[in-house]
Amino acid sequence: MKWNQVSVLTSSEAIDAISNIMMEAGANGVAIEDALDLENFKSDPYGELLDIETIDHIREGAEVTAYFPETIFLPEILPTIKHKIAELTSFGLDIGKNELSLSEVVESDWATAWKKYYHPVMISRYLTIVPDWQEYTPHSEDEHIITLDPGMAFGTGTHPTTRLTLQALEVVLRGGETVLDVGTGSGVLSIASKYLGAKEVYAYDLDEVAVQAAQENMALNPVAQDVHVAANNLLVGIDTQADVIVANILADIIIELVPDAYRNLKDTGSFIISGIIEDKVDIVLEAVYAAGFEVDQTFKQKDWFAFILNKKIEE
Ligand SMILES: C[S@@+](CC[C@H](N)C(=O)[O-])C[C@H]1O[C@@H](n2cnc3c(N)ncnc32)[C@H](O)[C@@H]1O
Repeated sequence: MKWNQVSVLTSSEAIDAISNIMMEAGANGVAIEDALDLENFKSDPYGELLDIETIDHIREGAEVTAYFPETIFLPEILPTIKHKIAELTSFGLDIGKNELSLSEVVESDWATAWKKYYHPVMISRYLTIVPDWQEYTPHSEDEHIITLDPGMAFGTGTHPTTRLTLQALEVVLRGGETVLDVGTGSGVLSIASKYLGAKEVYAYDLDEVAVQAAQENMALNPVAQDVHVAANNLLVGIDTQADVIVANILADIIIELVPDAYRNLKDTGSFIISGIIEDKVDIVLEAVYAAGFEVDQTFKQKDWFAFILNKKIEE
């Protein structure tokens, strides 16, 4: 699997803010090199192990490197990232050189580096996502704990698109439904669906790494043991009558999915779509109206939109 690496040369004081911006934009993790730490390291007896050449460019300040799965379309999110970093100066933060560079990397040892930035996320009164390696005590009996180790798959729960989708699932699920989770990533939406009362859940992803991560996460959550996880391209070749179809994928891929979602959805069912950046709302809505859907509810967080759609049934 390939990853897109986005690095920003900045100042030490902007590290946390820039890391947050990257995680909110969908990074699976960030790695940080801070000249202040390196100074300490160089005076460390083991400092000789460090290849000083490689850190020459961060002799001053710091470098935040974020890793995005190749399924995230960077041209769509980079303008927002740049804008948000530039905005930090208005909060009085020194953003240093603010030089941004891109490259492609292959899966490597960064895989676990991001874990220290991943903490429990309270999605709502009913759903909290807790990293597998953290202790957490629920605040009430209503609070369901989704235990996750997303590994290299998308779906830590921290991304606005995942949050919006979870909120939409809370609205439509009443208990006893059949759910199709298209582009399951870490499996977070399937696990939440089971907690919210779904009877049968089918989770699909094109990416084998995600399929494996989702299977492992089902095993971490007893409620989701019977979720059927499989590799599949969207709903191609699937023939199920579902009460709920949920897809948190890029806008252009959602448009491809729409006809098969219509075919697999009961007349009374709900189709939840998320992952839609503001600029793409119009083309997605055009495609869903053309297929025979209407919008029931709209959800928005920052620049991201999600919709609950119903079939438009003529009286
Ligand atoms: C934005 S992530 C969403 C993950 C998770 N469902 C969530 O809400 O956090 C989108 C997922 O869709 C998967 N995906 C992309 N194209 C796909 C396709 N054609 N068929 C199935 N899955 C696909 C990606 O591998 C990725 O895991």
